[in-house]
Amino acid sequence: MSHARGLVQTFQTKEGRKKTEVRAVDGVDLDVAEGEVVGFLGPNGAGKTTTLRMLTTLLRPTEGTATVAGYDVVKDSEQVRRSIGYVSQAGGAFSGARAGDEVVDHGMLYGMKGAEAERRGKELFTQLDLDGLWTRMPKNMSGGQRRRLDIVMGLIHEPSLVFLDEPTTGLDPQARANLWEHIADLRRRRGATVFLTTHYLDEADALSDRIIIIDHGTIVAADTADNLKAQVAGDLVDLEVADAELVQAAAQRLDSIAEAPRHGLQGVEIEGNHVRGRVQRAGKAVPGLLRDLHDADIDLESIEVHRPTLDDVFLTLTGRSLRDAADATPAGTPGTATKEN
Ligand SMILES: Nc1ncnc2c1ncn2[C@@H]1O[C@H](COP(=O)(O)OP(=O)(O)OP(=O)(O)O)[C@@H](O)[C@H]1O
Repeated sequence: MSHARGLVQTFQTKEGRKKTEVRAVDGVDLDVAEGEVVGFLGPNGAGKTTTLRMLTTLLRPTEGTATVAGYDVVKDSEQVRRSIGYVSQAGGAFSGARAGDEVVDHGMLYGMKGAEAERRGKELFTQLDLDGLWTRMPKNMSGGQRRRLDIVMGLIHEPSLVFLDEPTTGLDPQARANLWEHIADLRRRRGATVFLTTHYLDEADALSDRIIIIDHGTIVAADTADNLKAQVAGDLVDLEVADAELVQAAAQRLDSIAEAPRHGLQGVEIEGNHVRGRVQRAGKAVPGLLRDLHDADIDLESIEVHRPTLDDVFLTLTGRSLRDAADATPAGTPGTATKEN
């Protein structure tokens, strides 16, 4: 339904008298199928918003092509705009009118009749838990309510494809969780295709059918969260060996089935009585390991298996932790950038 090939966006910036070129997006290919929820994940400054602005026709690509909802973003920009909903990072600027009037005006901008926009707006208010707020001024709403109002505005003309730029940034954890439900609902109830940017790992993981990871303007991975985790990082196996003298022997056994050390993977590590290493698909590898340890009379106090996180995926692909990379998170965003699920 939407495809991009070789998208590039460069900006000219001035530092003092020196002009430099920033390649904010550097050759992005992406495909979004109908009815999918795609999470576009990357650290601050990776190029997420710039890509989104090109896909939503707000920024003309420096190079490359994109079709969105079947229309070319440059040649058929008008049709693209009519087919999509876009909720920007900053949210809409509200005029000081009542929320319901803003929504109806917005629908009429898209060519809807007033009565139709009102009916649809009220339906969306109910779906997004905004009942009773139709006549409230947006400035008197909570952050979470205002963000949901942004989403009503983005959906008023019934787009089949919705772009959400960091929909939960700036919200408290409860409001975030609440908005996640509404986003999941968009697809469930309306069959909408959703493309959302985020730098929250848990958000991408919880919401997306497929995750596209961008770093320094290039796509570094695109797959389901499960496949990304399985292909790249492997599961972490943590053995606690009962007898300190057998720790080395246990480490050798784990090493024989562990992933080779490479970017982001350290090989087998020993810490006290603990031996840790990453293996592909622990569910398959661990029973054999346990038999092996048993045959060698190596007793364990405990064994733990941790599924990899999206942060492990990012670390393996880029050599950096997404959490560190996201530490430049602007002030006022919730401290959940570091939360894992
Ligand atoms: N108008 C502009 N002029 C110059 N540089 C820009 C402009 N817009 C974006 N950039 C630069 O392009 C790069 C990508 O920015 P972009 O906003 O797309 O990143 P992002 O992944 O959306 O980040 P965030 O998560 O912080 O929103 C950054 O280095 C940014 O400073």
